[in-house]
Amino acid sequence: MTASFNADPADDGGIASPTRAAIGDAVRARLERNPMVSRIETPHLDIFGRQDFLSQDECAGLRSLIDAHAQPSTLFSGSANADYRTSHSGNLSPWDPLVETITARICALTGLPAAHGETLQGQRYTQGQEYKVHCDYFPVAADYWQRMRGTGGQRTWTAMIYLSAVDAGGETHFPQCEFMVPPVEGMILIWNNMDRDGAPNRFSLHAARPVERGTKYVVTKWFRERPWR
Ligand SMILES: O=C(O)CCC(=O)C(=O)O
Ligand SMILES: [Fe+2]
Repeated sequence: MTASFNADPADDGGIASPTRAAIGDAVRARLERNPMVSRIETPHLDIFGRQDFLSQDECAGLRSLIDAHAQPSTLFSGSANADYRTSHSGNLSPWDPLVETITARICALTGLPAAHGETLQGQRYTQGQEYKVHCDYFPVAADYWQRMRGTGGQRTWTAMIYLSAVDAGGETHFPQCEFMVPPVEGMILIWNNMDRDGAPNRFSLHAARPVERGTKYVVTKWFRERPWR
């Protein structure tokens, strides 16, 4: 007798998953083979960086797109974000030729399928602006999880590119891992929000520290475990 599979409303995004573990292994192996990519040595998080991923011209082009589209940032929960995510942000058109090129390059670097990637999001932080500690994966207890589950499931890897240097502040801080990354124009940072078993990794908790002097621009691409729709 064959049992029919019914989607479990109690969800699968909050526990270990062979599928998510395999995504983690494949991307990690690919990045470790790339001589241009460096691993940040920290025991509980898979995180990598690559300098000069974008040229100065490409960074300038994306900064202009962000300036043209950015609105006060929202949070996924839809909750008030008056002091939590004070930056401006906006999704960049996937049909813009520069966005297309850069998206393809992120997919080639990570090996992640373009279909799993959410729209590239631009973000700008002026002096004093920040994005307080958060995880990029979805908390399965949140009311929006069932919706996210139906549109591609859990967020696995995050790819973020710094589009400007910042005179002071603006580091990406991973407090559970006790390190932070200062913005370097053109550098991409890539981390797995899941642990080696494919469960949400609390060590991926991070924040964008307040910009003290200068303006910080980034683009972020979040990848889902299944095609995003
Ligand atoms: O701006 C940063 O350094 C971090 C941005 C971030 O956490 C995100 O876009 O999810
Ligand atoms: Fe984040």
